[in-house]
Amino acid sequence: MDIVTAQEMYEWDRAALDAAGIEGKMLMESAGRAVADDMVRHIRKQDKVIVLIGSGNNGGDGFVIARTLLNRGYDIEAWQVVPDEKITGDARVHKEIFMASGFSVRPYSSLEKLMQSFQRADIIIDAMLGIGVKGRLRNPIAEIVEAANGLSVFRMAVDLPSGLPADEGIVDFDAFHADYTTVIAAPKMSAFLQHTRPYYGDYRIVEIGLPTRKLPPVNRGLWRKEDVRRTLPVRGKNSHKGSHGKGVMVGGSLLMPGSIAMAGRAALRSGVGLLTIATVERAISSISPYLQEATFVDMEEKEGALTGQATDQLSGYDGVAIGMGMGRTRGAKRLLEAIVQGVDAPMLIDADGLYHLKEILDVVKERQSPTVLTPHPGEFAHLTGLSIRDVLQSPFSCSREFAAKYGVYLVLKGPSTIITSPDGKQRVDVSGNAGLAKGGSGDVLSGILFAMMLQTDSLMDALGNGCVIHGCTAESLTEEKHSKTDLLASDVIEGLSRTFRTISSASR
Ligand SMILES: NC(=O)C1=CN([C@@H]2O[C@H](COP(=O)(O)OP(=O)(O)OC[C@H]3O[C@@H](n4cnc5c(N)ncnc54)[C@H](OP(=O)(O)O)[C@@H]3O)[C@@H](O)[C@H]2O)[C@@H](O)CC1
Ligand SMILES: [K+]
Repeated sequence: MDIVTAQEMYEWDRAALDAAGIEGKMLMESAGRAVADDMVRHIRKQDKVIVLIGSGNNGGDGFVIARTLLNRGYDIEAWQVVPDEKITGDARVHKEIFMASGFSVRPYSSLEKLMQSFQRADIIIDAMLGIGVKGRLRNPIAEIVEAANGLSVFRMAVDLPSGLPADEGIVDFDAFHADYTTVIAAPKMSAFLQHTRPYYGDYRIVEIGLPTRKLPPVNRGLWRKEDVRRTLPVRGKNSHKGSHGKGVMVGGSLLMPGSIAMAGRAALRSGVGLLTIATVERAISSISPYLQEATFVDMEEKEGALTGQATDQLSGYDGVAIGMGMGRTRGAKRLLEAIVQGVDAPMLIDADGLYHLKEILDVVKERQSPTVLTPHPGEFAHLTGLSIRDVLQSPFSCSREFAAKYGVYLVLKGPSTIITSPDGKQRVDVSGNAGLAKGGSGDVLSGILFAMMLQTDSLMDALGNGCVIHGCTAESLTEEKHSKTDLLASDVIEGLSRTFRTISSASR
């Protein structure tokens, strides 16, 4: 499922006409009907519904939706919130069909008049503005949105809430605050940003008859359970432990043994063939009870933390994961640098590893094997020198620029996790819930991702699958036996069994 910018959506619109001969008014009919079909799931026959119609094509959709619902016997009042001369093109065609069908539209004259209708309404459908919004809302839409947001009605939006930008990077806006949005054809970028996501409420995407094979490709998409089912590697009948990857995890320290223990256990539960933990000798006895299946390498230590420059003990592995619980000492940084430079294998860097990485990004850039970085926004801000605010406002472009500049795969974690390849492909995972907003979740995710990297040919598939498996495990645990409050990262590790058993027959 592609995720689009406003511009990409307009290009699709054009391709529908140029490549397949689908005219705008046909597309509008089909979009409006698809939205109406979706919205009726939330509308009862006794509900009083107001449809607010604006000047552009979003308003045109509004005329189709209002007509469709009126034809089906719903109690609809259609309000045109702009002067009649503003209704042009395809929207004009659909206004005429609406009128010729025997329906009438109420012209907006003052907020007081509209408020009288609002007071009697159960549901407001916002078809005032879609992806064509420019700048802050102007009146009368601004005052209508403010009034609607203050009412205790069910607010539904067509395509996206009026006033909300479709793209990232825009913070200066007011918008309709929807409880539910029916998104047309493809989710817009703003459905995945912390500052704009809440305006959508719940949302669903409807198909409107665009010619999918003729649309210009978009390098950005949602990665979901069905994608995991499609791409999770089959465990061959004749496979042996060497077929599922031989990985080494470097990290842990005397006072922080838990992170690497959790990451290691998550990797084992995610099917890695052979796992070695490289850590300080004095931490091994506390880590090993959780990782009976792993082997251990004791590394040079200084005051309980990893140090030195030894990389020879780490050769011969199919992959390296480094950083969890390794601490922020100078010694740990030296070791990280030596490994990033000297170990030629796919490498995942997380947690304290990311902290140290800022000063050696040029070394990362020179690596021949793939490098995966898994920061949360705070760690990413530290790495890039941007503010967390900048990162959250424009995570797609910040990720893409960074991944291209340093040749890395980036997993920018959050409620919408954005995975970016060095060549700019992006996948978004929205699975999981607030139960994961706790210490240890990142370690568990790293363990799963690492195991997936070692078992999957395509690194992008591995990273997408790892994120979805992690998030879906938290979802099923909070549905069945935990609350979001008590869920622990270690519960997620044990919950992986069920996820692997149910997500795909390939992994059983
Ligand atoms: N494949 C597709 O693309 C399909 C798209 N479809 C639908 O079309 C929608 C996009 O339609 P669109 O391009 O006409 O833009 P839209 O959001 O209706 O707004 C334009 C109007 O808004 C006005 N306006 C702008 N800023 C404003 C502000 N700050 N405050 C107040 N007013 C403001 C501006 O007025 P003006 O500046 O000209 O006075 C202009 O008239 C899309 O979201 C989807 O619903 C489907 O029908 C079928 C397939
Ligand atoms: K809208």
